[in-house]
This record gives sequence, structure tokens and C-alpha cells, in this order.
Amino acid sequence: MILARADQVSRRYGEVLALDRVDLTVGAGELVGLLGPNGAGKSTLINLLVGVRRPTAGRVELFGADPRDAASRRELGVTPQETGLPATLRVGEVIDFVSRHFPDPVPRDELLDRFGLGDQVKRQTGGLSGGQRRRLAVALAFVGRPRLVVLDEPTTGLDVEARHALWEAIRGFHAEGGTVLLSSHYLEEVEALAQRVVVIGQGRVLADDTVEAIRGMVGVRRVSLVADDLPPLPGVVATERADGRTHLLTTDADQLVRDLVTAGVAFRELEVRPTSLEEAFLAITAGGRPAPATV
Ligand SMILES: Nc1ncnc2c1ncn2[C@@H]1O[C@H](COP(=O)(O)OP(=O)(O)OP(=O)(O)O)[C@@H](O)[C@H]1O
Repeated sequence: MILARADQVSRRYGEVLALDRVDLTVGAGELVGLLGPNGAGKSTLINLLVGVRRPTAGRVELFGADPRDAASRRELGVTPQETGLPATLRVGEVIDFVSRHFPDPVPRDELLDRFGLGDQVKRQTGGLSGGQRRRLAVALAFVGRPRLVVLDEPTTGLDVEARHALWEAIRGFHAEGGTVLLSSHYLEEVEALAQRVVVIGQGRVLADDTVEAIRGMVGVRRVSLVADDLPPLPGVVATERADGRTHLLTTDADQLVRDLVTAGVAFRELEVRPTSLEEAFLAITAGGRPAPATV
């Protein structure tokens, strides 16, 4: 069952084409990561799916209906990229306030516990740290026991411990059958949480597949070697030098090695490895062209 859908959706802000004919579906029970560099269009896509904005062209659906209809957002939990909390209300009061909008809210203590905010219940939100405020904002998306939770960069600004705690909460929700769409800059976050990754660049879906498949999709390999000097090499999508070694990312490692030999490069300690998701992501977004949907 499809809970959220974008069908050939475009969105313009004046001259800027923020989304260009984007297709996306989020099925019940999925945990989908939306990955892309700054300005790729992630927030715009999320805002369309949750009914905050209207597409310029194409169609969006939430639970099979128009997300701009309040009724279709009843089973949705959202944390936008930036949230304002009333500074003088206490944490417990904010949760109580939001809870009253739902027929069967998660009990306050359970929610506080899940998001590691148990000690903050009596504190005014204005006095919380940025990370605590962020955790509270994310926790509020879960209060009403939503079927679908949409989180726009939920862990930005959190330290490692807080980030991991939040991951646990998101995983817990997913393990109980919840559906999640989350955007992130952190590749390790998407790798740790998501089963499916949608890579967005320049307003287009560049890839939509499992984490494993995305890694392998562009077939990017890391060819690493020690060499004093390298000639220009075709097919290298990125070059990095570290600890006396040169790392070359390429979609055709065999050809690269042949080119190195043909050019007479005196290389040593050659290694060829599969890439991390991060490297695949760089290669996909640097290419700026849609990759095949499956490989
Ligand atoms: N309200 C707006 N008015 C004008 N342009 C906008 C507006 N919102 C977004 N844009 C532009 O649309 C493009 C996509 O922005 P969007 O915020 O969706 O990207 P993003 O992937 O969420 O980026 P980030 O990771 O930096 O949050 C950018 O070029 C941005 O400048």
C-alpha cells in the first residue's frame, strides 16, 4: 500500500526549478532515506508531500488523497527542518498540548523516555539546548501514533550520542510497523537507518534503490595506489590524496589500471575496493544525470 506519492512533480520558485518531474512512492512499512546535497530539493519535496506547499505541475498524494486536505494528514507525523517551540512552555506542557489533538496519544512519560528527554520535563523549551529542542521537535512527530512520519534532517546539530538515541527511537517506530521518510545530509545516517535510498540532485531523482544497490549502481570502485606523478586519466570521477596514497574513484577500474600501465606510471601497492555509499553518492551527484532505476 502506498502512503505517499509524488507523480511527475515539479515545483518552481520564480526562476528556480526546485523539483523537475519527480516520481516517488513511499510504501507502508518502508524506511526511506532522501539524500542530496544542499539545495537539491529535499525540503521542497517533503513540503509538497505533507501539504505545506503546492506543486507547480504533477500530482502529490498522501494516504491516497490531497495532502493539502487536513483530513488526509490525520495519520501523519512531521518534523520540518526548522521548528519553533513556544519558549515559555515547559517540555511536558508542549507534549500535553500536542497530545490533546489526538485520540490515542503516546503517554507522555513513554515519549520522553523514548527520546531521552525524561529529565527535561519541567524545563521551559526556551532554556533547552539546541540538541534537546531538536529532539523534542522530532518526538512531537510521534505523539499521535502516526502511520507515516516525515522527518526533514532530524539529527542536524545533534552530537553523536543524541543522534544515536534518535536513531534508536526511529528504528523502534519502524520495527513496530511504522513508515518513515527522512531526509539527511549524513550518509552514515541513511546507511544506518534506511533500506531504500532516494538520491536527489538539482531537483531530479538521480537514483532510487536499496542502500546496497546504490553503492553498486554506478559500479564505482576506489583504485588506490602510491605513485609520484599521474597523467590525466579518463573515467576518474574524483581524486583524493591522503597518507602518501592517491585514491581514484572510477566507474571502470579495469580500464583505469590498463591506462596506468599503458601510460607507464610507476605505481606501487595497488588496491581496488568497492565504494562506500558516500563515494557512490558523490559519483551520482557529480554526474548530474539520472542513473538507471535498477541494475
Ligand atoms: N521559498 C523559496 N523561495 C525561493 N527559492 C526557494 C525556496 N525554497 C527553496 N528554494 C530553492 O529551491 C531549491 C531547492 O531547495 P530545497 O530547500 O528544497 O533543497 P534541500 O535539498 O532541502 O536543501 P538543504 O539540504 O540545503 O536543506 C534551492 O535552489 C532553493 O534555493
